[in-house]
Amino acid sequence: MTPQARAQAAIDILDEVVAAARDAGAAADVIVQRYFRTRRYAGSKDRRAVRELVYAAIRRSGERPDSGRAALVGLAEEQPELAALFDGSMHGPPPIAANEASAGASEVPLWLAPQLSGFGLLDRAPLDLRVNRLKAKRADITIADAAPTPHAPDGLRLPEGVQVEKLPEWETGLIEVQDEGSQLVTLACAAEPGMKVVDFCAGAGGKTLGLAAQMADRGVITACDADRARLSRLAPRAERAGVTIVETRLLDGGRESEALGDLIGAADLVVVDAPCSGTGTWRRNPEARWRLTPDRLARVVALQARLLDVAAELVKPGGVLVHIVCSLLDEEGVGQAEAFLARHPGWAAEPIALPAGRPHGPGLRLTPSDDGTDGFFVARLKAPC
Ligand SMILES: C[S@@+](CC[C@H](N)C(=O)[O-])C[C@H]1O[C@@H](n2cnc3c(N)ncnc32)[C@H](O)[C@@H]1O
Repeated sequence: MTPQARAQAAIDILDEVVAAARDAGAAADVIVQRYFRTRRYAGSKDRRAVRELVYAAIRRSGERPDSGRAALVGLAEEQPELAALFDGSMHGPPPIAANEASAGASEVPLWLAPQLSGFGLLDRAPLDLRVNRLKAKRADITIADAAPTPHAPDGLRLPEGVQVEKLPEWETGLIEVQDEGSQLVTLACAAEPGMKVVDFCAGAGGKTLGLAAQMADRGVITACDADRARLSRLAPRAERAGVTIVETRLLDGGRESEALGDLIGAADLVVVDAPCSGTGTWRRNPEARWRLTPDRLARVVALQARLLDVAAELVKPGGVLVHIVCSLLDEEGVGQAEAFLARHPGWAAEPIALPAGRPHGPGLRLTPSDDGTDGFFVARLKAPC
């Protein structure tokens, strides 16, 4: 492909990414892969160059651009060598017109700038592993160039680009990919051997497996989710990790309590790693900034409040409900925890001791800028005895 054709390919892909962000379609990575699957003439250098252009344009614009071309024209305003490719040559983009619309540059969407600026949401996210305590100690793992994570006791940090799933340590369940922040909020749950734990929004089990390791695989974890496909990925992961205490339960979204009758008032610990805006993970998914709207945020905040209320029913007297979001928005974190406490007299927030993060209202917050982790809010809410 000529450099001009690569620029046009980036525009075509960005058009799809913009449309998918507007209509809740596929993730940018999926769109890029799909694009090249049907264009075998593109070699590996072409793919890399196009991908870099696509992601540079995505990272540059906090606001969703009007089109792929507007996104790339915006990038071209900062890169004269890219602007020079808009020369009208065959397979390349037509010249940039005087006063042509271009995407503006910003870290986050304007409507969220007051809350989200300055958290390092465009920094490079590291590749972190959690060593599975059930099978190994961190000091036993000798993966080339891996370094201990600064805060999480079982974490290892790898250089970018390592294909973890090809490592023998992954195949034998000694390690799992998990951001250091995710490891730390799992530690904040303080699960102990023998406990009865409900992981209410377990997904594919990232935190479930961390909880099982804390519990030395003793006790029971009921891992729930309303997404069958995600939940079905948990069992093979648990098997690889040597975890035997997890039972999965598929919930009916909107009627979650129907499948949980036997657990009412029975759990020592209920973890709600709630569906959220994901603003704390924007380093990893920069195009997610184009997906969030005030409406979507309001809907997810209402869902979180409802799930916390349903989950609270499962906590035994004196037990603990842990609210986690990978978001830096107060509506989802501190506001959600405070609203829960206001709705549930007798419940109280417990202090959280972690080697990173700062107290934030009734909970604790981790940020990319201060902690080098994804952004998280976590609160421990103790039921009355
Ligand atoms: C932040 S993710 C959980 C990630 C997971 N705990 C982990 O550590 O990998 C939120 C999860 O909530 C689930 N969810 C959404 N609505 C739900 C509902 N009504 N009941 C239970 N889970 C729900 C989603 O399917 C998603 O897996």
